[in-house]
Amino acid sequence: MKPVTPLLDSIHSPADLRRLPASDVKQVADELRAETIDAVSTTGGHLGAGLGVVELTVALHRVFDTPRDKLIWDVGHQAYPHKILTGRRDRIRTLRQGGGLSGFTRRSESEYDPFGAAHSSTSISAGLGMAVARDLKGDDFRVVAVIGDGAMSAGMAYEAMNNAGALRSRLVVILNDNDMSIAPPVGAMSAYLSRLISSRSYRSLRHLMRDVTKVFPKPVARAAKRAEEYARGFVTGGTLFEELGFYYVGPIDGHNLDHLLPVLENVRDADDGPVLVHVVTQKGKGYGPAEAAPDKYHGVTRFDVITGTQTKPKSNAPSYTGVFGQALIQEAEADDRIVAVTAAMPTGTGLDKFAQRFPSRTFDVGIAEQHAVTFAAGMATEGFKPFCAIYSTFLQRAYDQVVHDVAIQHLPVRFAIDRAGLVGADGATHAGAFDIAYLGCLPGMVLMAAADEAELVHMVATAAALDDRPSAFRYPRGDGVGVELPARGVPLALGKGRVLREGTTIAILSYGTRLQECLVAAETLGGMGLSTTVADARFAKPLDTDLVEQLARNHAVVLTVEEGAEGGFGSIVLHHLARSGLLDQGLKIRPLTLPDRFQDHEKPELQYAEAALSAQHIVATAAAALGLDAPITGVVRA
Ligand SMILES: Cc1ncc(C[n+]2csc(CCOP(=O)(O)OP(=O)(O)O)c2C)c(N)n1
Ligand SMILES: CC(=O)[C@@H](O)[C@H](O)COP(=O)(O)O
Ligand SMILES: [Mg+2]
Repeated sequence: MKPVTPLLDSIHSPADLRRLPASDVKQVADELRAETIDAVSTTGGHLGAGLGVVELTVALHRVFDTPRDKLIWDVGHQAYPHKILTGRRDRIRTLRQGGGLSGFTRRSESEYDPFGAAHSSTSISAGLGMAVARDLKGDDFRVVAVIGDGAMSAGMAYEAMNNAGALRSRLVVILNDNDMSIAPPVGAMSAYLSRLISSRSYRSLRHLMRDVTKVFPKPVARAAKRAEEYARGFVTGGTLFEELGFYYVGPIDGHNLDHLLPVLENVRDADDGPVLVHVVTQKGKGYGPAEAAPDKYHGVTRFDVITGTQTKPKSNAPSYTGVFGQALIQEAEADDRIVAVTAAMPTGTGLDKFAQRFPSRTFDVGIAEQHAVTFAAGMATEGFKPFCAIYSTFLQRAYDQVVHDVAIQHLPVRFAIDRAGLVGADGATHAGAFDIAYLGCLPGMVLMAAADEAELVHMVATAAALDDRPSAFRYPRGDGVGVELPARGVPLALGKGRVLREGTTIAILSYGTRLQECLVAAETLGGMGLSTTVADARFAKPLDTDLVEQLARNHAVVLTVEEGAEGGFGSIVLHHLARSGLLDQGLKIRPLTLPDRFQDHEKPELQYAEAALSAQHIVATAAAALGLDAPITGVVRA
C-alpha cells in the first residue's frame, strides 16, 4: 500500500518546501522516508544511503536556494530523496529502469543536479571548481558538496581539500559520516573520524551555534576573530580539516532537524573560506531491516516493505564473482604467496570469502583504487602474488598506476576485472566498456576474457602461474552459464585460443561471454546454409595469431565479438591482419563491439540487443557481409 503523504504531495519543488511553516518540516522528512522506501521496494536500487540522508536532504533544500545554489552529492547513490523533492517524484518508480530516472545524479536529468556522479570522491573538486568559477564571474551563489565517510578514503578528496584550503573560496562541505562504506569502513581516516565524534560527542546546539557565530563575525571583527580561531585550534589540537584550512563544525546529529537547520543557516551565510560540517547519520535510518544490516541494504533488489525480504532471481549457475572468489581460495591454499586486494568492494568482488579463509592475506584499502594498484605492485616486488580485484569501471581511475607502477616495471600483478561489459541498472558510469582497450595497448600485459565460469577458474590458475609479467582476466556481472566447474583450475597455454565448432564460410571469433550468443548464431547461420566456425580467443594478448590467420585464410567472412568498446579485441585482431597482409585479399571482416556512445541503464539483455551484440545481430551482420538478409526482430541498434 502506498504511503500517505499529504505534505509531500504539496511539494513540487524545493521552493514549496521553503514556503511551509517550520513546524511541518519534520513531517515532510517522515513522509519522504516512507516514499523512498516504497519506491525502492518496487524498483530495487540503493536504499540505505538515501534513508540516512532524508533529514539532511530536507534541511539542505530548505536552507539553500537550490537550484541557484549548487548542491552536489558525492557518488549520487543517496540522491533518491533529493530526486523526490526536486520535481522527479512522478518518475521515482522508474528509477534504474530502461528509459527511467538514473540511479545517480545526472546533469541532463535536472537543473537540481549540477554535477553528475556515480564514482566516488569527486564532489569536493567539482564544488571547488564551481565556487572558483563563481568568484571569477562575480556571482554569489553558494556551493555545497555532500561526501560520505567511505568516499573520504579516496585521494581525490584530499587533493581537493588541499586546494580548497589554499584558495579560500566559499564552499560548504558536508561530511556525512554514517560509519559505513558499502562494507564497514576501513583505515586510519575512519578511525580518526570515530575518535573525533567520541571526543567531541554530539555538541549541544548552544555549543555549536557559539562556535559557528564565533567564526563568521561581522567584517570589522574578522581579523581579530581569525587570530582567536587559530589560537583555539592550537589549544584543542584542532582537527585535520582545520589544519587543511577548513572551518570545522560538528559533530552534528544528522537526523535532528532542530540542530541541522540553524547550523546550515549559519554556514550558508558564511562569507570567508571553506567550511566542513561533520554530520553524523545512520545508514538505513528509519527502516528496521536496513538499520540492522546496512551492508545488505546498501543496494537491494525489489523487496517486501513489511518483512524486508528481497526478491532474488532464481539461477541454476553460480555468479562469476563467486566462482572467482572460490577459485582464488583454491589457488591460495596451494601457494601462500597469493594475496588479495580490494578497494572497498569485498563482497562485490567475492573477496569476502577469501578474507574469511585468509584474513591476514586480504587487504581492503578503502575507496582508493590508485593506491590499491601501486600497493599490489609493491607487494609484487617482494615476491608476493597479488590479485587486485577491481571492477572494470573503477580501475579506470588507477590507469597511470597500472601503466607506470605495474606495466613498465613488468611486475606480476594480477588484475581480476569484475563487472566487465554492460552491467544493467547502474548504467554507463558503471559499464565495464573500456578495459580491453586501455589494457590492450600496454606492452607486455597478458589479457584474458572468460567465456564461461569454468574458463574463469582456469584463468585464475593461469594468472597465478604467471610470475614474470602483469596479467588481467575479465568476467561479467551476474551468473555463469551453468557449465561444470573443474575441481581446480589448470593454467592455459599462453596466447592460445580454442575452436568450438568447425565451418567453412563464416568464422566468429569471440572474446568473452558472448561466446554463448556466437554459438546460437552459428546454429542459425548453419540453418541458412552458411557453414560457420566458432572460436574462443581466450587471450587478447598475446593474441593467438596462428588461429587468427587460419580463420582469415579459410573463411570468406570473419567476425570478432566482444563486450567492450571500439579499440579493444577487434582492433588488436585487425591490426594483426592488416600488418600480415591478410586484409589485402578481399577478406570481409566485421568487428562487433559496444557502440561508440554511452549506453543508459536498462536490462542487460536489452542493452546487448541495443549494442547489436545478440545472436540475431551476429547472424544479421554475417549474412549482410555476404549480401544476404537476416531480419532482426525486437531491438535494433540505435
Ligand atoms: C571510485 C569508486 N569506487 C568504488 C565505488 C563503489 N561504491 C559506491 S558507494 C560506496 C560506499 C561509499 O561510502 P560512503 O561515501 O560512506 O557513502 P554511504 O553509502 O555510506 O552513504 C562504494 C565503495 C564507487 N562508486 N566509486
Ligand atoms: C554505487 C556503487 O557504485 C555501487 O553500490 C554499485 O552500484 C554496486 O554495483 P554492484 O551491484 O554491481 O556491486
Ligand atoms: Mg558512509
